Amino acid sequence: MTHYDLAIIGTGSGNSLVTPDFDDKRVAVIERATFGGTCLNVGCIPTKMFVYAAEVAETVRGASKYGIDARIDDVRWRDIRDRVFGRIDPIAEGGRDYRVNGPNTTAYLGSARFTGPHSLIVDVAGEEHEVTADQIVIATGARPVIPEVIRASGVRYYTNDDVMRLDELPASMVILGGGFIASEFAHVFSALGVRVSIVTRGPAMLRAEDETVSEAFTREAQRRWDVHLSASVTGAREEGGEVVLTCADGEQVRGELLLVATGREPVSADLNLPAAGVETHVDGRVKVDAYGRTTAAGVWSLGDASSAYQLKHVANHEARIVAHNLAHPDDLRAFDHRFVPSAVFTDPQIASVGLTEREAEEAGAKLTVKVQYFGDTAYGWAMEDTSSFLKLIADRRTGRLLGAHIMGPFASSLIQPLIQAMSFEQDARTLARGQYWIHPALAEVVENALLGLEFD
Ligand SMILES: Cc1cc2nc3c(=O)[nH]c(=O)nc-3n(C[C@H](O)[C@H](O)[C@H](O)COP(=O)(O)OP(=O)(O)OC[C@H]3O[C@@H](n4cnc5c(N)ncnc54)[C@H](O)[C@@H]3O)c2cc1C
Ligand SMILES: NC(=O)c1ccc[n+]([C@@H]2O[C@H](COP(=O)([O-])OP(=O)(O)OC[C@H]3O[C@@H](n4cnc5c(N)ncnc54)[C@H](O)[C@@H]3O)[C@@H](O)[C@H]2O)c1
Repeated sequence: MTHYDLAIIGTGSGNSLVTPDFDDKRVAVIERATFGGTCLNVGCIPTKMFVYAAEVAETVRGASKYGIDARIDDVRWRDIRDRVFGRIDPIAEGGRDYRVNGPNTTAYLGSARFTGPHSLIVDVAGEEHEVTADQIVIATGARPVIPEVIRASGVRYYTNDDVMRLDELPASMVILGGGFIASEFAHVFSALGVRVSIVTRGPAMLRAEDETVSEAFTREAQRRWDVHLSASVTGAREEGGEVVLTCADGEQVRGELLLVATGREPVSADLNLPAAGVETHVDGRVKVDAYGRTTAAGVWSLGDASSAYQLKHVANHEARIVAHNLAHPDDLRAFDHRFVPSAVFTDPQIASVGLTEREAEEAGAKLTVKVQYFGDTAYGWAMEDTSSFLKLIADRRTGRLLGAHIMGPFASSLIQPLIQAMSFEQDARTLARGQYWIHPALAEVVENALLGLEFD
């Protein structure tokens, strides 16, 4: 048995907990898969590198409307893939080596489970190591949910874990799900020439977004992809080199490859949490308080394992808070989840922060709402944009911004001044008139939306 001051399970955001506060302490870092976790290896970073290549392809395709004739001669999928993983894989390996050889860290490259509130068994290639620690952090992330109908059918399916490493692009692909992952991969693969079908059980794509965005994006998706909404898959089979999904209404949707993107569940069930007295919510998330403490003293959790937000910037924030709290038990800091933004890197890009219009109505606020089209600003003319917009929702009595929702190019960057305004409680009127907005930058979309709000 080896005792540590701190044991961390999971090397995604968990890896960043080893701050200088632990320089003179003994730390165990435990990882059963690729070092660095989801974001680095199979999530945010590789997907956005593929998205960038997809956008280059779409730019070429759309060039003629600006008087530039161009065409795509070839899509070198293996080169695109190898550019991505040629950059990422060495980072994961370097991170692992640093922890294996680090001065005060011991890396266990195996799977951990609790045997008590301060004790773990780590299975490293069949060899069991007993690890005890004063403090333990559960940073085990989330994994894809595979619907039973797919699992039971025995068909070959892909998830975000393996679809980016294909050797060849398929001619066609069926994506099950209509959320973040489905929307991003539909964009990537269709831009690179794959015929994409989407099968989702919801009546619209990206249903958690504000209705105006969800409806507009669903229309765009239907224009580009073969989209099946409100679909209930009752069977799956392989036939003639394709996967065929059967829906409850009898419809059959087929493609050379099936990608499952039906949500991600927290990784908690296989940790033997009851042995430690760590409780979970019904959806499997580890229960934590505002400081990241679980229901067991000395056991903490952060990121996708426990958070209501499966987003890397949230996991990073929670890791910073927990890192502080581990070292400063008498000066605890709380998570700040007031204004959590998100972006979907699909086409068109989507970004949002704060309440949807429906949520703001339900909260009882007296609203002012402005939908500002990119096409009504000078930069929007330059882009020949006809569909992109920013929807702002504010309290007409207080001037406070309640929500911002964007669908269009650069949405994920354009939204940042609005996140800032909400976080620092700036009045929408001050934000509009209390500073210069560069003319004729795309940010004039934000300025004009703010100027279009009406206050009492
Ligand atoms: C395809 C995709 C794209 C995404 N894109 C974005 C994006 O653009 N922006 C964004 O903000 N978010 C994005 N996300 C979400 C983001 O990746 C996650 O929110 C974030 O990575 C979660 O970090 P984490 O540290 O909580 O967990 P993870 O990074 O998943 O780390 C958990 C680690 O724990 C290890 N582990 C689990 N159980 C055990 C055990 N018992 N023993 C040892 N090790 C264990 C796992 O192997 C894993 O390495 C994306 C996710 C996916 C899947
Ligand atoms: N850009 C980003 O920040 C980014 C990108 C990718 C993933 N993520 C994170 O990862 C999480 C997981 O992504 P996701 O797309 O898997 O989940 P999601 O919750 O965004 O979407 C799941 C989709 O699957 C559908 N679905 C669920 N069960 C189904 C079934 N049995 N049959 C058909 N459709 C079904 C749902 O209706 C929904 O459309 C996201 O919620 C997000 O937090 C973030």
